[in-house]
Amino acid sequence: MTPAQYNLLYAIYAWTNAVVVILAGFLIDKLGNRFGVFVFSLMTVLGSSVFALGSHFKGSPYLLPMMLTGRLLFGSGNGSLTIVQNRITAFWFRGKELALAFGLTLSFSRLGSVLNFFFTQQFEAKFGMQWTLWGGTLLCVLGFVSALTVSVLDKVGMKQLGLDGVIQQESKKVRIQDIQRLPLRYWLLVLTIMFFYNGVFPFVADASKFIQDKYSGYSQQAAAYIAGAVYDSSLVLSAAAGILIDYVGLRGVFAVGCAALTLPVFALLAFTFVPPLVSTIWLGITYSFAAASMWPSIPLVVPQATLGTAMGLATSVQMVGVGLSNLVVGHVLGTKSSELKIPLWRWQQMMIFMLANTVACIVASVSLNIVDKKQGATLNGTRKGAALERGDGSPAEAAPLLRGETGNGGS
Ligand SMILES: NCCCC[C@H](NC(=O)[C@@H](N)CCCCN)C(=O)O
Repeated sequence: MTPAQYNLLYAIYAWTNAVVVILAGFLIDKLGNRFGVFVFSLMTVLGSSVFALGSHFKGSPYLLPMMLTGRLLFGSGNGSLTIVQNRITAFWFRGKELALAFGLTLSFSRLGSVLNFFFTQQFEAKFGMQWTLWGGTLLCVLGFVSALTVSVLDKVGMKQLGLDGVIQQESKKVRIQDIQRLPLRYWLLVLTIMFFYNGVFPFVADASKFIQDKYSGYSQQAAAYIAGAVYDSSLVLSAAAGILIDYVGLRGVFAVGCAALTLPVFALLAFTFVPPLVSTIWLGITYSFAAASMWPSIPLVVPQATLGTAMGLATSVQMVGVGLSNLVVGHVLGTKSSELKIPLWRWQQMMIFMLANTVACIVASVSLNIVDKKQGATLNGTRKGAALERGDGSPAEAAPLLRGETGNGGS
């Protein structure tokens, strides 16, 4: 397989993710969590199976089409499954440990990446590529079984609360035009998220090469470890960040703070020779707090009935933003071959682009705080205030199931 074909396997995953999540979010709102959990986790199993099967056609013209089909199915299933996961989490933890629950899902997803980083290569060396890919399929089957278990628990819980019928009634009313009714605070959150991730993901993708090109004495492996510190920090910190945010609230303030504290990270990388580990750990800290404050804010400003659509749309905008940011970075770095050393002035321009995105994130998040203040400070409310507002704190009371029931008018 050529490098271009290999990269296509990644690109098709990202593109399908960006497109499919909007439709998936809407379908989940319309047809329910159980439909989403079953269909999308089954798609990950099918996708990974087709991908693994494709590896048996090495040297034949079927290899690439099969692997691309596998990635397409897997990408559609996996991205959409995250939306159901968020929707279920938001329902059961709204007004309680919402940021902790989101933080924990993030930590587990990072744990998966870290385990993959440490073990997959060794597994492949011992058992070969085909068994490794079928091993991946087995993990997807385990995911499918877990998803079905969650689905049953969700159903039983809903029945116990007597909410099954109410949710079905609300689902019937959901229309794609509801996107127009998503409040201003939602769109400002989406912009805040997009600009923040525009700096993080493209930086992490290129960080290892940047470290080798700019700083002396780092082997390829050492540089990869240092770049990985962003996600390692997030693995350790995301849950703790969630606990703190659930306790103090102030989600909007955290969003501004994380963006502002990310400025020095890119400034250090652009204009100084301070060891890069300082910057990657620092970025890991701001990233953990940003993710644990920004994503769980979405359920607080949109009704539960349209949460799938809202989450899908936010994820799509974020992915498109990151994709465009990747293109700009590629253009700025002007890479012809990954072997060549990229001149430092080009790396500096890339960091300035990251700084520009971070400044845009600050502007979006400050606007978010201003609008939030005018509309009842839902995002910046403290836990004590929220508890007083919602009474006993049951999911039934905490979830604004009806449209437009999102604080002060919801816009
Ligand atoms: N959906 C709410 C939590 C999102 C966490 C966030 N995930 C993403 O940004 C995904 N769209 C893409 C993940 C790709 C990971 N390399 C995150 O911080 O990971």
